[in-house]
Amino acid sequence: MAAVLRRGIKFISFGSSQVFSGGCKHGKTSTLSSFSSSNRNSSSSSKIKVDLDSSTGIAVMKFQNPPVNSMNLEFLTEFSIGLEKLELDKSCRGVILTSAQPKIFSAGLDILDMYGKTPEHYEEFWRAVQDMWLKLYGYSKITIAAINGSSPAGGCLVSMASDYRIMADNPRYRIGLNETQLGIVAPFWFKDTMVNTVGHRTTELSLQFGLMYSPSDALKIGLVDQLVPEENILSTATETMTKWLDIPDHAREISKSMLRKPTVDRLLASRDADIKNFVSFIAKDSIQKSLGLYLTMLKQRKV
Ligand SMILES: CC/C=C\C/C=C\C/C=C\C=C\CC(=O)SCCNC(=O)CCNC(=O)[C@H](O)C(C)(C)COP(=O)(O)OP(=O)(O)OC[C@H]1O[C@@H](n2cnc3c(N)ncnc32)[C@H](O)[C@@H]1OP(=O)(O)O
Repeated sequence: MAAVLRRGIKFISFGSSQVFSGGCKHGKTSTLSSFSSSNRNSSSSSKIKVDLDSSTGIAVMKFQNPPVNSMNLEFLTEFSIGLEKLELDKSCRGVILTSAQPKIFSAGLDILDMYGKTPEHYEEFWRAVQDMWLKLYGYSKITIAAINGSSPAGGCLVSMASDYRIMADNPRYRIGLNETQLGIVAPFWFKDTMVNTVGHRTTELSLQFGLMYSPSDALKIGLVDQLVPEENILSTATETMTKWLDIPDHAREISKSMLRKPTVDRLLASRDADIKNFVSFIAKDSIQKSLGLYLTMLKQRKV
């Protein structure tokens, strides 16, 4: 995160309507806002819109990086900083992640950030990917992914790193870690996240084939927790969040940390080696050729 902050991207402002914020029973936070008639604080960085309702403690982060919410360096940086800001904000207790783009939750990492660039760029990019995952997977507050469209690779990672996944029940949508289809390899912490979500055997098949699942198949293997009609996705996510908010924060948070910290620690212990691995892997001629071919196929709508 320090690296993210050092990059000097400007902070998102949530406005100044919150004048008192204090803890109450069960670790819940109450917020009084006497100067503002509204309890909503909105902010829109260029790629993510954040809407925090301090009367409920629920924030919605809406990805808005057209056309497909691909996660480039700027998006990843804004995402990490936005999460950090909400984590520090006592009036926020849970975050819903969703997309402003029709039909797409996120197309995953921006392939153009991994193609034809310098080793220095790859290094900076991969550190930003790590920062985002470390922040989200180890997040102290509740996160619910409202997956309102397709969610390949990095998009699936973001979904799996959330505490609960609700997907729009549209048979045209797909979710999964499809890296091998691009000729690349999901790093160990993508793999760990999937193993923790769907188990070892399903991950073996998923990763090797680069499987993309329909919503109903994703539900069957436990990759998502619930399917809902598309138009209900945000209201369902909000209702679900309300149930999670009934649990005392400190107890939920310690339980989450107990389950996830070993996985987070594995990457923390080897961040530099992981970056070095990524840079040497992605810069290989054969890998660049594979990515070039995949990009051409994408442009020709053959993927
Ligand atoms: C030993 C190991 C050591 C270290 C680890 C090494 C390597 C690990 C490396 C990386 C891990 C990467 C994880 C990733 O996230 S890779 C990204 C994978 N993503 C995909 O495969 C998604 C591809 N996209 C699609 O399938 C579709 O675009 C779609 C379903 C998301 C949307 O379909 P649509 O029909 O609605 O839209 P399109 O016309 O296809 O796309 C519009 C536009 O956007 C461009 N685009 C799509 N996805 C991406 C992307 N991920 N990055 C960059 N650009 C993307 C697409 O080309 C179109 O562009 P044009 O309009 O034609 O210019």
